[in-house]
Amino acid sequence: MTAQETAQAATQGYDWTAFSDREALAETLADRVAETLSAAIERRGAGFLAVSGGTTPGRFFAALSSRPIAWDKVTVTLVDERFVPPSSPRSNAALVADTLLRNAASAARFAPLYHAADSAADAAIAAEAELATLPWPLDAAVLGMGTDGHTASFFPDADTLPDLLDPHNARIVLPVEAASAGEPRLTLSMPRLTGAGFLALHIEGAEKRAVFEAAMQAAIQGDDRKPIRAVIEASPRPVNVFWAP
Ligand SMILES: O=C1O[C@H](COP(=O)(O)O)[C@@H](O)[C@H](O)[C@H]1O
Repeated sequence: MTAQETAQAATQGYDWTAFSDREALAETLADRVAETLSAAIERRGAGFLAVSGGTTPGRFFAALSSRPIAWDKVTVTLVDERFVPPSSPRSNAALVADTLLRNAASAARFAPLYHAADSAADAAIAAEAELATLPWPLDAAVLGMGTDGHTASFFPDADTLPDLLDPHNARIVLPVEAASAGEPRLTLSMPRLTGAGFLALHIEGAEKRAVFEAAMQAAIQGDDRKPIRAVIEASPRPVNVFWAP
């Protein structure tokens, strides 16, 4: 039995679960996502998953990759992507290919956000056309968070932050220009993420716990909110926060 604490914080729109260690978190999150995808396949013949990149999800991806579900009926896409080709060490698609789409999960279909184009805006239009054909809504989406409170590629200093945080944005994929992002980005839109049947936030370490708690407790409204708080508040159901020290 994993030593974990679960705090119901429905008033703040999230369920907090703290794990004793990162391996226990990875195994439990992999079980939840696998169960969610299997139920979707049973219900509608398909499973649809969006995952984040960065440095946090590696253990989770490794655990999920071996879960014995009907991966040939699953489509995997990205919550967000750096505007770089898969050959780049910055590519979230490369991380997913190397750590998630192997073992049993190698049978899944992958739908990238990155497309070779003159700009992230042009790439977003290309991605929009491909992703429009996928079996929306997402059955599961797993968010990460930076220490600046960004999630997906909703960066606090993004040029178009109001559009990125718009819970009614009609787009599927949006380009992002933000000085702090390192490079132009591509991100799923707010309603596509909050429309997921199972929406999780996977964060690790004391610093990110403090950033999350401060974001949720801050006495501010509107676009001064940290983006992670905007997502929590836009979600029609409590976001499942998975944290380990
Ligand atoms: O740039 C990104 O940052 C976030 C957080 O990454 P982490 O390395 O702190 O886990 C990530 O969720 C997102 O997918 C990525 O593009």
